[in-house]
Amino acid sequence: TVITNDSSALKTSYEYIIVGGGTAALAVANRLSVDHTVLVVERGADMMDNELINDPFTPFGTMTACYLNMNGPPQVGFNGTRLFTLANGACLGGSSSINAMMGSRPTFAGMSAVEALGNPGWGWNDFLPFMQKSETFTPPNAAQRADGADYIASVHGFDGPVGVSFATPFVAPAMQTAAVNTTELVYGLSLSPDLGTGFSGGHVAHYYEHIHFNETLQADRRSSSAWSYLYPRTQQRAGLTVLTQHIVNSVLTKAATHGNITATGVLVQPALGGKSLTFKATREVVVSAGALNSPAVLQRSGIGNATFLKSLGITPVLDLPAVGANFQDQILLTNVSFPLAPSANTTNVTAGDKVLLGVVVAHPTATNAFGPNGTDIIQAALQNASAAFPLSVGGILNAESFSTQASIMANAYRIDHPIIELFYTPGSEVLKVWSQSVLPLSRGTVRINSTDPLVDPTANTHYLTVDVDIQIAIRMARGIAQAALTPPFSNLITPNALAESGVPGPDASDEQVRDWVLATYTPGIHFVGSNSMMPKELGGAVSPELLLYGTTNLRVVDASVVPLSVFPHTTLGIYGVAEKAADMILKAAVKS
Ligand SMILES: Cc1cc2nc3c(=O)[nH]c(=O)nc-3n(C[C@H](O)[C@H](O)[C@H](O)COP(=O)(O)OP(=O)(O)OC[C@H]3O[C@@H](n4cnc5c(N)ncnc54)[C@H](O)[C@@H]3O)c2cc1C
Repeated sequence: TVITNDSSALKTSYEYIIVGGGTAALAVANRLSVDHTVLVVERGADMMDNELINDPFTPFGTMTACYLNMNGPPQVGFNGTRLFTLANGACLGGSSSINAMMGSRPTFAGMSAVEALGNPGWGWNDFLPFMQKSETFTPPNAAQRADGADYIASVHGFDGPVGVSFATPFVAPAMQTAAVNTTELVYGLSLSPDLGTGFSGGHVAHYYEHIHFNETLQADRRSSSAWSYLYPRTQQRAGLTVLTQHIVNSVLTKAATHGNITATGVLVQPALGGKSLTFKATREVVVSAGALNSPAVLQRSGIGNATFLKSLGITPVLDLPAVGANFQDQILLTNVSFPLAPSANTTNVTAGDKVLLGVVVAHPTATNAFGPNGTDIIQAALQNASAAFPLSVGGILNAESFSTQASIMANAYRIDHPIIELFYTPGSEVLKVWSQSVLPLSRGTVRINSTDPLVDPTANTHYLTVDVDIQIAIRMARGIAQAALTPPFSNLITPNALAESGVPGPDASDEQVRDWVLATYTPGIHFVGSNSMMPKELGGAVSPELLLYGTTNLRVVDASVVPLSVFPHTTLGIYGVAEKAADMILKAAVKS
């Protein structure tokens, strides 16, 4: 494999060109380059030896040159608006090089929902083998098992590139046991031996992470996409060239038959300055710049809402309004720390210097969260949700798309889809209990503001703009409060911890909890949907083969194609998407 930021010695033509060198991109590149020539163009740098990236105990918030914060537009808040920056990774490995490494998978109910939306071949049974193909799972060792970790071998992969394991040491084991026991009481859940089986059914589990054990260093290391699919000696490919620090301005296209277009290459701009250059693709172009940036690349290429493109002076080559619509993100309630009770100040309860997020995770269903009529309550809320706002801002292209998505989500909850996630993180002097929404119905847009590829697009999530999302967020906050008050976990924090944290207590009204939610929520950073895989009539941008509608050879393969936010955390699911995409691309190559 050639990895370089110098374009001068490169060929000008490749069979496949991949836009972006992130999570999905490097997985696709790895598989295609076994038998084909592939060029990956990544705007960020190669940060292979950066220990802030590679050390798994420095996740989430670790500032390196790979950590890119985009300014987001104002979002709904308490008595006004809130401003957020939207984080994403910008070096080889993309967001997998900076994420928190929490390794969750979608569920059977979630993938059934994706399939029901009009995507044959994307149900759980079809999808699981691709998640397994990407993975080398390391079973818990004897000490980790004694502390509660477990697994079910039949759902895992054992010879794929991505390392998935429980961290060593098994951080704060006594806190983990207390968290499991408390969560069982709060939500009526039971401990699942493995959170990746596809069945939620309401479970609490010890979290595994994207971590592998490095034999040479005798230490755990982050399994970023780059350290999984690109750098290891076993993954070297003579056909693969990776050009870093170069930004893809646009995909070059020409007219094809039946009004379609064909991608012929890419127009690239050196990030460090210099003349633009072009590369030719003889088979396909795969856009994999992530949910925040793939729509931007396409829009600069003249692919998107034609009226909007003309308003920026861009000549449309394909009128596809779904590019940049149906954009979604979950929300997080993370502004919560509970001071440690003095008696609990032991290394079995605290993290010491091992910072790791979310070591215990709970996925209650609607029934667990809202009581015996939970699924009916949520179904009614979803059915009554108004499409007016998402329609008016362009987040949804037609009312039928909104009602179809809402009713498919209701059905997923009726099976057993998790409605929220609650997770526990030990600090050195505090314990954190955070919560995350899973399947939001609010919809937003990603739109460029300029034809300059150095100007970030406006990614507007429109968080919490549909009422059902607020109702679920209120329940998230109440779950955090209950956890803080329920033994044995409550015994680990000070008696006044809940009051001091600012989280509304059990006596607070729904109005008060809502106000707190609006004042404190933050982005979930699991952006999906901005080039959704759905039928075109429902506002879809790509087909189940991930081909952009109206094109003969232009695919999108990254988080932007995921049409519903069914991955509680995105990465392991995205590897499954990438593996499935590579399989489809290679099959198409054999036919052609
Ligand atoms: C801070 C943070 C914490 C997270 N925590 C978790 C977690 O704990 N667990 C989990 O499962 N998920 C987590 N996620 C989410 C997960 O990492 C992402 O959803 C996933 O990695 C996205 O993969 P992707 O392939 O769609 O895009 P990315 O991995 O973001 O890749 C896109 C790549 O394209 C490049 N690019 C963009 N535009 C251009 C252009 N014009 N030209 C060339 N290159 C371009 C970018 O630099 C980037 O490298 C987190 C994300 C963040 C940001």
